[in-house]
Amino acid sequence: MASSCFLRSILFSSPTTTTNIPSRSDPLSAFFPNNLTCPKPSRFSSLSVSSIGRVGECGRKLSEVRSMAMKKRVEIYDTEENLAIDLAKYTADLSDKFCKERGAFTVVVSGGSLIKSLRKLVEEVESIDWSRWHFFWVDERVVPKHHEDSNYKLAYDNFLSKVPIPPGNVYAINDSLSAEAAADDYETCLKHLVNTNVLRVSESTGFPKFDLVLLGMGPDGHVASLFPGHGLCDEKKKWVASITDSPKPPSERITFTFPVINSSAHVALVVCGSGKAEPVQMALNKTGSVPAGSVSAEEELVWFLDKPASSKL
Ligand SMILES: O=C(O)[C@H](O)[C@@H](O)[C@H](O)[C@H](O)COP(=O)(O)O
Repeated sequence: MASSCFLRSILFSSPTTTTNIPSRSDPLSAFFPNNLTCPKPSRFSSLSVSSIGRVGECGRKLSEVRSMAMKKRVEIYDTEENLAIDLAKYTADLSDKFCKERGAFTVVVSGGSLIKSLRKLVEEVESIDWSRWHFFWVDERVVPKHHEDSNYKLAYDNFLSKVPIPPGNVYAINDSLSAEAAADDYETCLKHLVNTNVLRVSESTGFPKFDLVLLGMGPDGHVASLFPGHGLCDEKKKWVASITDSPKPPSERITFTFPVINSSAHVALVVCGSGKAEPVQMALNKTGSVPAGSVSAEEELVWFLDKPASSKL
């Protein structure tokens, strides 16, 4: 797929093992993989993983400052269409890299408009090894899977139903549980996947290390279900937490915590629209404190912005 033009790119510093996932008796069992074959995760240093310049090859770099640890880039696109094209290329490139290196690709998505921006990935149906994908949600509303508010339904209708990811590699929440029990259950699920080498663990934090987390951001600067001023933003121990007072409806949700999000290898924050220009500015220029400003990654954080969302930078 040809790479699209984007307006500007800003760089900041900043042996095969056959594994069996334990079978489960609850309704989640349909979403648990059976008889997975996953190569042992490989190690690589942050410096050896560079995708700088891969996205939007015809773009112009305004500045480049690299840190020894995480790389941080901001990509700004003239249109959401061009953003979606490069987001697909970015994801497809990482899928290729991780499938070759470790025989699996662990991908996490949020709800919201991000899912629509994944539409171009569906066009990569021939070139991606979907059988090695493992698909997770960074947050989920505690509603039945067929409910209009369900992030599972949103992703299923617009993405999962169009690509051949094995159903056993799609990790939806157990929608028959309370928020608290569903969060514990999802955390247990992640621990099984760590024990069976599907999921890596960060050597520096001990939290799970997803290959790619794709996040949207709300107009108040929230990411996942981590809202401004909410105590959950400071959670340091749990992998998955519940929230029953979400300011964005529905109020009951589960969410990955910051230590999990920030232990990921790659994080992409995908933000469009002028209504988000202010929190984008607060997060990137550090002119204020919003949860999105606390997002990092072990290897690379990329902000994908359209022009209106970047208008206050
Ligand atoms: O389930 C959710 O509510 C989300 O996962 C949430 O974090 C979302 O990604 C942002 O609110 C952005 O949503 P929009 O892009 O639709 O504004």
